[in-house]
Amino acid sequence: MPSHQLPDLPPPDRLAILLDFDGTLVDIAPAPDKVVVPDGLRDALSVLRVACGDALAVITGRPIAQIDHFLPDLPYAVAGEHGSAIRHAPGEAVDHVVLPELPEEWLDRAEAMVAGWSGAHVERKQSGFVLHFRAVPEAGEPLRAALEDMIAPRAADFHILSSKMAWELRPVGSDKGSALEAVMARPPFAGRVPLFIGDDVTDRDAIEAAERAGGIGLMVPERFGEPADVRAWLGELAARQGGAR
Ligand SMILES: O=P(O)(O)OC[C@H]1O[C@H](O[C@H]2O[C@H](CO)[C@@H](O)[C@H](O)[C@H]2O)[C@H](O)[C@@H](O)[C@@H]1O
Repeated sequence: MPSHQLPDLPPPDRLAILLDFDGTLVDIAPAPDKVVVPDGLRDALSVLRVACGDALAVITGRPIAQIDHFLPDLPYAVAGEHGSAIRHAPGEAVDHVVLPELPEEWLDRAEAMVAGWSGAHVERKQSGFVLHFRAVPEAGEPLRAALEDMIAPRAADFHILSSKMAWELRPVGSDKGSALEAVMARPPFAGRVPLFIGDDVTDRDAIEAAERAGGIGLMVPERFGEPADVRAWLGELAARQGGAR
């Protein structure tokens, strides 16, 4: 979608930019470690962070360490694992939300679930895990059924998030909406108008939180098209600012 059809933004000194990662900033790749970060994206984020007085954050389902790997020193704040881990400023300790503890034996059971499907794999996180089946789509429904059976006795504490060709098992208690609120509560974000961009079901919580805060929430498929369109728009925004970090 051409940028003139996107909403007008407040000036950069009143704006906070909060961005999802996979499917928003970078194209979906065959596996989580295979995503490619174009140089132009790094440059645009760097300029926008300066223009917004450091109020630039990534809110992702990934662990914070992976954002540090793919976007080193770029976002000022990072909320990882759907808001269960938040680093509010560069170099600061990570805040962890207290959540139901994942039963250790569930990881073994998850590994056993994917063992029957060549190409499926488990991505472990601090407070949950993801069953990826992009390489074996027919495993999707059986894996979901197995996960549902496993968590049924703990349905008040755990739920399954639908991701792109993946099921994520998460403890209840944080989401991208709570992450956005927590990030926006602290300087340099506090008092600014949040702009959040995301592409997936789990991003809707952050979109709603941004709108509740008087800000703007944009879904990539509906408002941009593809991550390349988001990158182009961020590039245009950055070009209008001039000057880099
Ligand atoms: O919140 P996000 O930043 O959008 O992260 C969501 C999940 O993204 C990753 O998985 C997805 O992207 C992979 C790379 O393109 C793709 O191979 C996979 O099929 C997708 O489901 C990541 O692995 C997860 O941990 C994130 O929760």
